[in-house]
Amino acid sequence: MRTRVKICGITRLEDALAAVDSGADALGFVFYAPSPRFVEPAVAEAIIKQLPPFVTTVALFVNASVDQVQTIMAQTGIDLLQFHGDESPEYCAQFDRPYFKALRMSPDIDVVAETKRFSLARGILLDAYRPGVPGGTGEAFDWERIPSDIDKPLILAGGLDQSNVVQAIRRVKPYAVDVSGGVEAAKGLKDCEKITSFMNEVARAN
Ligand SMILES: O=C(O)c1ccccc1NCC(=O)[C@H](O)[C@H](O)COP(=O)(O)O
Repeated sequence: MRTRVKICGITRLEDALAAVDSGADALGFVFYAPSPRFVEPAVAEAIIKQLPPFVTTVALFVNASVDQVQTIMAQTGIDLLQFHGDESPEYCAQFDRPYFKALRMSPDIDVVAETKRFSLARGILLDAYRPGVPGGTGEAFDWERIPSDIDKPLILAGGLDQSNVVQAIRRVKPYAVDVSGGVEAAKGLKDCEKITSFMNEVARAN
């Protein structure tokens, strides 16, 4: 099966269209205010309205209030929710939208047990762990730590770029890969050439 691609941290229409033109399957919009990739909901709404069909849009939250999630869902019509903080299964499952849960690969995490906890999640995203930084670290983690018996679609994230994504796909065989920093000119500003190179490498691995 073809490895799908989510390009995260979209803040500009030109970057969204470049990602779509290059074949990205999903676009991520970060609604976590301290992130340099934070995008105002109104900007995300305007971008989403101008996307062609068959592109999945993802709203990314870190321990957001219920009201914030519901307000952004209503305003943007986003397709999927990504919870990247310490959210509980009950919190994640309360919204009228499918979600996937991000797990950061801390030294003591039990990925299989955590995956079972989020039984209603559409997928599990595994990301690098840096204390105090919820995501977008630009760092890869040891892919050997990924259990072979995860019973949900696996989205691999953390420090991916054109130089390591083929190795990542061949080693991990994830349902999808997720990239942010590896296709940027600066935080929050994507680089079209890096996007194209990354997608070409993914195609080479598929
Ligand atoms: O991207 C961010 O700035 C961010 C901030 C806080 C929580 C999550 C964040 N990003 C989540 C993602 O899905 C990123 O794509 C993922 O962490 C990988 O980022 P990178 O290592 O830069 O490719």
